[in-house]
Amino acid sequence: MSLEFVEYPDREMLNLSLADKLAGQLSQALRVHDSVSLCLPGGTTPAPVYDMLSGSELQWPRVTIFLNDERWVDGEHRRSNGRLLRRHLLRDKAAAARYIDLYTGDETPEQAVPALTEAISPHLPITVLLLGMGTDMHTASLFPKASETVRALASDAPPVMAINSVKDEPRITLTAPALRKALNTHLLITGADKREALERAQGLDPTEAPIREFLGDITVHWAE
Ligand SMILES: O=C1O[C@H](COP(=O)(O)O)[C@@H](O)[C@H](O)[C@H]1O
Repeated sequence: MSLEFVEYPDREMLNLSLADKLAGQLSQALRVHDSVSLCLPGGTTPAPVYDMLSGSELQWPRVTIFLNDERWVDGEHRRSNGRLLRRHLLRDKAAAARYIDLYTGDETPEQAVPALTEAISPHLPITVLLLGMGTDMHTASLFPKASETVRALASDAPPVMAINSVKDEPRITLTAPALRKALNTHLLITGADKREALERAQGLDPTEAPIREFLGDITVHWAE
């Protein structure tokens, strides 16, 4: 188990190499499996990676894509992580992928948990996982010191949980056991502030710095 830190000369190089790496690992897995899964972050950072990945030559109908987490807002809302995926990844060649939308339209994320658990469980362990991270060291919707984070980090946590203790809106998230068992794990971060946050996280407990939970076997991709 080791953390590999890859520093790129600029964001363009990072985005190109990371898209290439993700496509390569999916392609390799497709040689030995009928279907594979790709679990991705929302937020603001990954859009250019998704733009590049969407044009990759892959057997996309055999790839099932779902998010790490979703904010409980309509799919056209500017804060919707699904909107980001639809605009930047689920088009061009990748439009042929299977997509499990974490936003079901139910009134609350709790109501969606049973159906999403059933939809996602057959695609575990995740073949290729990309995580993001906020400067507060949250990843997916696992936030520092949030009441639900302790439960979501537990080894017996269900794969999908509703999160209500963060500001802005309720969320739904994959939990630590589902994310931790991924076969290939990457973290995408940019900027000096996130690099410093990652360094800080390495000395903290996962309840204070949830990204810490995933820093065992992971490749971190960083550019200024
Ligand atoms: O809220 C979220 O934030 C993180 C990090 O996003 P970024 O805007 O700093 O790139 C993201 O990974 C997560 O999926 C999202 O829901």
